[in-house]
Amino acid sequence: MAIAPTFLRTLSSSVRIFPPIISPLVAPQNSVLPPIHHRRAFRLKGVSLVEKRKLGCCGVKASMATTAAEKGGDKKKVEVFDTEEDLAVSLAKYTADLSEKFSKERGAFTVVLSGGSLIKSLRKLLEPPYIDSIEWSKWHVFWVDERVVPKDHVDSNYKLAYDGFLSKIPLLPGNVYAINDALSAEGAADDYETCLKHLVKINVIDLSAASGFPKFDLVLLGMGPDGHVASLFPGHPLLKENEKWVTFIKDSPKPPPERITFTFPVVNSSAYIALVVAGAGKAGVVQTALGNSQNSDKLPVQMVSPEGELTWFLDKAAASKL
Ligand SMILES: O=C(O)[C@H](O)[C@@H](O)[C@H](O)[C@H](O)COP(=O)(O)O
Repeated sequence: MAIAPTFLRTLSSSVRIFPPIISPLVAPQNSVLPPIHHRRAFRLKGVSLVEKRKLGCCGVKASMATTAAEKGGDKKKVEVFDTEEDLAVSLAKYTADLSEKFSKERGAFTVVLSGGSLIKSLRKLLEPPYIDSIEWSKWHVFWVDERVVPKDHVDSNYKLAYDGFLSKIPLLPGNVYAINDALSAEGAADDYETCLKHLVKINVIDLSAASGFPKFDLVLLGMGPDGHVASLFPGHPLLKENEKWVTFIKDSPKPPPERITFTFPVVNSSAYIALVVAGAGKAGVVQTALGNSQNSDKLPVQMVSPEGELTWFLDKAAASKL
């Protein structure tokens, strides 16, 4: 993998924007999306099914339950797909629609990535029609969390996203905001927060009038089998951080131990959050998060409650205990 060793431009003495990632389009122009399998109606216990919606250009349908969250009156949608393939098709349409909306409204689309299997679930964006129709030049790409390792290290979330997604789309130079991996965890978190502050100042990132924290257009979150999101782990004091935008952890229970992460106030100031969860290994925690059981200590995933809209994208296996 070729990762340019130099930074493209320097915003301040400490803030660096990672190099341009411009590569040729890779998707064949005339390829067709694979056939979509049937899906069955699905009702979540304790959640009224109020809407069935046709999704996508490809005839994808999903059962979707919409419910008002218990507190705050915010909207939470849960979509369950027969297969992860169907989930990926729907996630691509959802992302493309938001890209169009924010590109028109704001002239920019700020997208926050996680690590893990999420990157693979974005693969349909690399195919027609999206590879051709999305205004990639409007995209600004961030990470909700990053492991403090070199960018070409196998553990790097940047490398994962670059290899599987970013290297295959024509983003503009300077619009991919990776951490400064030459710094300590603490230094990298400060550096990233300084970068976000600058981008808020120049109106690339929106600011939430309600919270005073940055308001990203779309945060794409994965979830660990323990219920962690970003690098916010169950029972960790960082769950309570309410001042910093970006912080660091040196004792992550999931290796590697040193990471930086957005804090909950930032995650929850977002306009849209997609929680993308697939596989039977996540069914227990999905049940805890979305079922009727009352757990006294909230899991991190249960603390996700955006200013805007939260949509769960589940495959049948992840939803099997609901
Ligand atoms: O840096 C990380 O460790 C990841 O960002 C992590 O938070 C990931 O998103 C979840 O663990 C879900 O990962 P999977 O989808 O691969 O289970």
